[in-house]
Amino acid sequence: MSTDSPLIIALDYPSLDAALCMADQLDPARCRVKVGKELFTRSGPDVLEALHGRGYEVFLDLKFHDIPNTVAGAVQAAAEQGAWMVNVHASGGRRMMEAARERLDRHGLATHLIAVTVLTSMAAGDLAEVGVTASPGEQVERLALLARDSGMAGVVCSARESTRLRTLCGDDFLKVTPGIRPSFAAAGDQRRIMAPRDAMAAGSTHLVVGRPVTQAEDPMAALAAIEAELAGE
Ligand SMILES: O=c1ccn([C@@H]2O[C@H](COP(=O)(O)O)[C@@H](O)[C@H]2O)c(=O)[nH]1
Repeated sequence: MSTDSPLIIALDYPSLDAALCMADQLDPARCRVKVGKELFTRSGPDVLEALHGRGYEVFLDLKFHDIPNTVAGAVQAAAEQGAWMVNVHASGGRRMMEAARERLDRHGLATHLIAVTVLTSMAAGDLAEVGVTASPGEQVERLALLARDSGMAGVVCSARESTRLRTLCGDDFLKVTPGIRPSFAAAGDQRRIMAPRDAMAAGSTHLVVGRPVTQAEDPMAALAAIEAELAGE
């Protein structure tokens, strides 16, 4: 089932049962879901089959980062398992991204292929420690342009960078933004955060939301509050 909602709920759980328990409360007409490293490492491809069986479109967020041949093979595997969206790290470079793009095209696989720019958990100091002297905004711009030129359909970035990327790369270039924090949620380990409605106004095309919903005392009430905020209620 396809949905018009920009919401992608991150199913960051340590077991398939826990993830499916949440998926059974959510609704594929109201959101997409994201499977990340923890859940996929625990459950493997079974989780994709189970979520597809429930009607969900799935963002497989494994952030591939390796040599071009390896990443191309991993992206092909994700797409052949029916992932709606899959990602690589833009810092893997142009040849890596082009190899992934070429592999999907050669096999006629329509999965959205996007690239991570700068993790939303990183601030300027974190970048400096890994040798990046550019600000997060500057580094996101550099990697987004490289991603676009390497055939990516969009990027993962912070909503704080969405407006600038909309200007640079256009409306159709996907801006998938984690680090979404409604007023009732704690930032936790995230550093470049924004509220849901502000993120959409800034030009984000998709909002990734994990703990504000999944760790809420009442997850469905938290989801409803986010939807109400997006609707301007
Ligand atoms: O830059 C990035 C890239 C990916 N993520 C992922 O998004 C969710 C966010 O979860 P919250 O609980 O809402 O913080 C999580 O699965 C991350 O792995 C990200 O946060 N930032």
